[in-house]
Amino acid sequence: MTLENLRDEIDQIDTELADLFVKRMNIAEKVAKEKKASGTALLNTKREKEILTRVSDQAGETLERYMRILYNTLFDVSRSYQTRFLYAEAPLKRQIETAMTNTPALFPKRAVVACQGIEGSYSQLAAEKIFEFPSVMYFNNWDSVFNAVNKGLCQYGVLPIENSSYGSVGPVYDLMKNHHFYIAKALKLRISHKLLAKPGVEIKDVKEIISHDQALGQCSQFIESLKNVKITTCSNTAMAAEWVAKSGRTDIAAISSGECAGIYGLHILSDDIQLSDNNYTRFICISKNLEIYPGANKLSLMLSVPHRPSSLYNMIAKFSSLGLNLTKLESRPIPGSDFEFMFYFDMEASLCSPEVVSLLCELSSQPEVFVFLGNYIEN
Ligand SMILES: O=C(O)C(=O)C[C@]1(C(=O)O)C=C[C@@H](O)C=C1
Repeated sequence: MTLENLRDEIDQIDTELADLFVKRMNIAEKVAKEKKASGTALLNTKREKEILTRVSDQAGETLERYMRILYNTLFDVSRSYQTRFLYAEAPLKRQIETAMTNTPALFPKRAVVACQGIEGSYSQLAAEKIFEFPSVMYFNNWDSVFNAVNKGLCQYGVLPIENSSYGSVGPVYDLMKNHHFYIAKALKLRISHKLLAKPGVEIKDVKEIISHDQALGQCSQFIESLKNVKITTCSNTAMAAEWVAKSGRTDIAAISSGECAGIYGLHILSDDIQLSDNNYTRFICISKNLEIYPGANKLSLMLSVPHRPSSLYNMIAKFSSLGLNLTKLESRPIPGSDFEFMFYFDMEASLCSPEVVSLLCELSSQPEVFVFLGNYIEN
């Protein structure tokens, strides 16, 4: 048989398969309508297992594995189509439409903004780039920033979520699942760390360095180059600078921003001490209500997937089918679970596309955790 003959055969089979697929989907539609009328759940794992066992037996030992992959995808496609007939309109659709209508055309210039730390913190610097005239309220920890926004004490909150050389800010991701919030804007800020000490102190005098975990990680090579230096962590780089200023000690230095040198009367012992010149931190600006400004082109989701083969792959395939570019996928363990994970997706997408809205509505109707975090502009 020539390649051409073989391809002819494949074409014939595909024609039959496509017809059968359309037939199967039409029946799935009728099943969905029945289920809607009788109030039955969409997912029926018992039935799916029965089908999987039958068709994989039919496929035989060599092809069993491939048949399972095909059928798991088929169930996913089937359930995804069925959701159209089960739910008249997902509440998320209305929420998105309302937010798009009610959000003003321009992002506010002034606002009361919650930041972790004290004056000179990187979150404050980010808030000053996001808003022209922010009134910053400082909080001891990130949890309080989420709470301040949720309780309406502050209109917005600014939080770091990832650094280009040291990776995600894990604790912020973990807090996301405990709070109700939306992302209204995001910012990529270049971070240049300095080693700050009291005037008169020289680098050879420094026996202890204090800073935040993330900043210490971003400056690990510089720290290693100083021999016999004790490392102390604290909850914020600006707090570290203040601590050094108030300590009265001449053998301690803080890793912090250049702004903190001016604010706390310290001098710069060493500049640009981070691992790379291209050191950027991404900050999110959170709000209590969903705000979608014109031009929003980044979308964030938090979701869990069923603990079975291919489920993450199937989720990614849904985004890929719409041609959406994933810019970040973060996974964090769900405490108390048997190695189950919460997934955080960032992608380039706009809610002006009806296909994107429809996919989000479909995902929001499924039994797993699904949280739409926002559609926003990242500067
Ligand atoms: O049989 C059903 O209950 C269906 O809804 C059909 C179907 C399928 O595509 O085969 C789809 C979803 C269910 O989880 C199980 C099976």
